[in-house]
Parts: sequence; structure tokens; C-alpha cells
Amino acid sequence: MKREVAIVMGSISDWDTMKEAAEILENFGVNYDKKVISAHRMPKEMFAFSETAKDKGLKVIIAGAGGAAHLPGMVAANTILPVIGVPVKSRALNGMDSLLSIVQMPAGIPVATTAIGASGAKNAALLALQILGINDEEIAEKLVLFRKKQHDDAEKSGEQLG
Ligand SMILES: Nc1c(C(=O)O)ncn1[C@@H]1O[C@H](COP(=O)(O)O)[C@@H](O)[C@H]1O
Repeated sequence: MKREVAIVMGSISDWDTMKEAAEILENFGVNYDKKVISAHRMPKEMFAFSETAKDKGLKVIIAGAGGAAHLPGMVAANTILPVIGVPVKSRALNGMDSLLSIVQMPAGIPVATTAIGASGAKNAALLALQILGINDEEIAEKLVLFRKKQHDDAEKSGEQLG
């Protein structure tokens, strides 16, 4: 089955955050690859993955990392596929280090950076789906239903106020 999204992360310790992205893709019935490919600890594998990603049929890459989070930027440097970076909450600095490492890319090599942590991972998956939805009507329709449910749930929650 075709896999158009990859979720990569710097460490298995990031999975707790990145699994939120995986869950959303699964709910939308979208297959994905998932890998640990640290730019720091596995530089050769990181280069090989990024350089071959487009030819393998991937369309979007979600890259999560914490601390000195170079992985999203280094993946982006080696592919023209859109890269969505998720700053994983770090123990020492609560993810501010991750956020700034990912968001402050030099002009020319963009990384679409999300919020820190689980919310960011969820939004990364939704943004990936929105990118796929440009050319995939089935995904686009599921996104419309998702937004409607979100709206209806929010509206209903207000009823608790009486
Ligand atoms: N930021 C990076 C990169 C990278 O950017 O290549 N490789 C690992 N890491 C991060 O180190 C943190 C701690 O990793 P460990 O828990 O394995 O010590 C993780 O959040 C990971 O993303």
C-alpha cells in the first residue's frame, strides 16, 4: 500500500509525542512510515532517507526532535518535499530549545514548524493531510468532516455552561 507520509524522529523517546501524529493519520486511513533517524547519531541514514524520500513516493515528511533539534532542518536541506517540524518538549528547557532550533531556519530551506509537544504533533499530521488533500478528494472530504465534528463538539461543550 502506498505510503505518502513519513514520521521521523531523533530518538525513540520522542515517540510518546509523535504517536499523536501517527494516531491521526491512522484515523484518516493514511499509511505512513515511521523511523528513528537522528541527524546527530545516525547522520548517514538521515542523509540516505532524505535524499531518496521523493523517489520512494513520499509527499510530506513530519520530523520531530527535542533539544538541539537539527533533524527537521537537516532533512529539509536534503529534499524538496515539504518538511513539518515538531518541537518535542525537552526535559531541561521545556521544549523552548527544540522550538527555536526548528523554527529559526535560514531563508531558502523552510521547515513548517508546529507548537511544542503533543498539540504540535497532532497539527503536523493535520497539516500533512491538508497537503495531501490538495490532490486527494477522499482525504479532503474527511478533513471537512473532521472540522465539522470539531465545530459541533465545541458548540455542544458550551451547553454545559447552562
Ligand atoms: N534533536 C535530536 C537529534 C537530531 O536533531 O538529530 N537526535 C536526537 N535528538 C534529540 O535528543 C533528545 C533526547 O534523546 P534521548 O532520549 O535518546 O537521549 C530527543 O528529544 C531527540 O529528538
